[in-house]
Amino acid sequence: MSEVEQSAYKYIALTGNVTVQLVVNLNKLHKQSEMTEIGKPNILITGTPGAGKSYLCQRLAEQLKFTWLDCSKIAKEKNFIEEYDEEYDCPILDEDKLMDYLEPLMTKGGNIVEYHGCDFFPERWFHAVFVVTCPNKTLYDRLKERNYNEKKLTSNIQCEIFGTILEEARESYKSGIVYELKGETKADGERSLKTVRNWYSMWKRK
Ligand SMILES: Nc1ncnc2c1ncn2[C@@H]1O[C@H](COP(=O)(O)OP(=O)(O)O)[C@@H](O)[C@H]1O
Repeated sequence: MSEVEQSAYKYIALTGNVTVQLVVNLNKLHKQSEMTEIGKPNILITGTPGAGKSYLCQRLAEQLKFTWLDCSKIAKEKNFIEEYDEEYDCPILDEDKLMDYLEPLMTKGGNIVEYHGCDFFPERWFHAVFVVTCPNKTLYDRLKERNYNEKKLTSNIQCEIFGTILEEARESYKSGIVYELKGETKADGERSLKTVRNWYSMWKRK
């Protein structure tokens, strides 16, 4: 607490002055929003591939006027790739390069970050973490449509069965900021959008 705040609190204790209390509270709020330069939070949308992250991110970015940062897409475009995993037919992310690229953007706030993992991001970046989940049957059909090879398909389905990403999110972030969203049907999608919009409204009122 700063010296000014200390003396303000002493003054409140002595006089019970409500106006000063209000000014102190507003000051605190201002400090919270200084975490990001433009006063918007950063949101992480994670989950198994195919669960419905992009579906949600695209709509959220439009509705909330946030910037959608799809990490897999960025990594491909900027070549933040360490090597290629032939067995699983997928590129291996260079996490450090991605972090360096994202850091200044995260400082500005107002980002929706999408990635199928979440344990390597700095915890301080995110004000909320939403994990999109999807029943195995639907997920299987979606991944089959993407022509995933058998090994990649099986490992992703297992990841969903064991709730790996949800567990990873709960282990990496404070439990109060981690939420699960369903990504199977359009109705799920609408509910999930509403949940995030409501979260954002609450955050703004804090
Ligand atoms: N809530 C939903 N309702 C209906 N279809 C969905 C929903 N979420 C995703 N899909 C569909 O499932 C497929 C995979 O979704 P996508 O958002 O690309 O997954 P991810 O980004 O998690 O890999 C897409 O064809 C998408 O249109």
